[in-house]
Amino acid sequence: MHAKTPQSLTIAFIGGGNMAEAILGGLCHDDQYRLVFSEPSRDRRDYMKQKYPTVEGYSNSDSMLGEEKPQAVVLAVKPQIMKTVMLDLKPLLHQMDTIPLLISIAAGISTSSMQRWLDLGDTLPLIRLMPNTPALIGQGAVGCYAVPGCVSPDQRLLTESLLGAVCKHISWVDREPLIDAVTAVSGSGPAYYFLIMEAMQNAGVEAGLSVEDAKALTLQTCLGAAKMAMESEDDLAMLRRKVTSPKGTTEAALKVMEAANIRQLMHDAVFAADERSRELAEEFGKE
Ligand SMILES: NC(=O)C1=CN([C@@H]2O[C@H](COP(=O)(O)OP(=O)(O)OC[C@H]3O[C@@H](n4cnc5c(N)ncnc54)[C@H](OP(=O)(O)O)[C@@H]3O)[C@@H](O)[C@H]2O)C=CC1
Ligand SMILES: O=C(O)[C@@H]1CCC=N1
Repeated sequence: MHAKTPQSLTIAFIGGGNMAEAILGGLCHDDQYRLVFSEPSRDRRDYMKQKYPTVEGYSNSDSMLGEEKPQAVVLAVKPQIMKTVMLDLKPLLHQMDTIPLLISIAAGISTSSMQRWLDLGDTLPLIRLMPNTPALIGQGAVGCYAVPGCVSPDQRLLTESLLGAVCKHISWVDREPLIDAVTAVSGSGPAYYFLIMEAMQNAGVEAGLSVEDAKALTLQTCLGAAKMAMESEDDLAMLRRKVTSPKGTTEAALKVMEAANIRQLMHDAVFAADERSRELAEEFGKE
């Protein structure tokens, strides 16, 4: 059982999958939070309870209506089942004296769909977040959107405090469609870099390096470049120019990338993710 402090805040997670684990894992050592989650898979519940002994696993109704009512509920299920989960939660929320802050991390699903499914009026305190998997190691980046006029300053602070445990960067956006752009850049973004690093590692091996060396050189280069870009006063274009000696090796490589129109490729990839996020809203947010 969790060693509750007098000022404990109860945070309920609906869904105990990858992203819920990332956030729970970052928060579980902070005893200002009592953390509960609901999750249909017994194996997953057992895994979570074993790995995070202070976290309590319940059914949806026990998470919401237990003795300690949650101050915030993190909705961490797939977009495909968000409507079903909302309709499950609706009667529970309607029984509560105070509606907790609802925080959805589902890609695509709009706040208006959630408001419609829950039927609790248009003052529902609702935040959409788009984190990313580096949150699992405390290195996440996250975009947040709060429904205007419905989320108190304290609820924003609570959200930032929860995210601060797992994310290094938090951006608030003031228009909901921008969450689709956040999804396309940083939500899906880790996968773009994993693909690039995989290709770079393979090319290094083809050029004669051992797998271990190619991997270590690739990963440290990616990490070093990102850290340098964060710490430097130079912008990205200047940092690139500083690596690129006239008629040198970098110039030869960059010419190949520009000839393959890598800028257009990245543009198209990000816009495909942005569009897919909006399609998810259409596919799973209707009715
Ligand atoms: N993965 C990523 O990089 C990111 C994901 N997201 C968003 O986060 C959300 C969760 O993604 P992710 O963690 O990867 O997905 P997971 O599938 O790992 O987690 C979702 C969990 O919810 C459980 N679940 C299913 N139905 C219910 C229910 N009725 N009540 C409670 N729990 C339920 C699932 O159980 P079971 O498997 O048994 O069905 C599963 O364990 C998605 O909406 C996604 O768009 C956001 C940012 C990044
Ligand atoms: O691929 C997806 O749909 C989710 C949202 C962002 C990252 N993973």
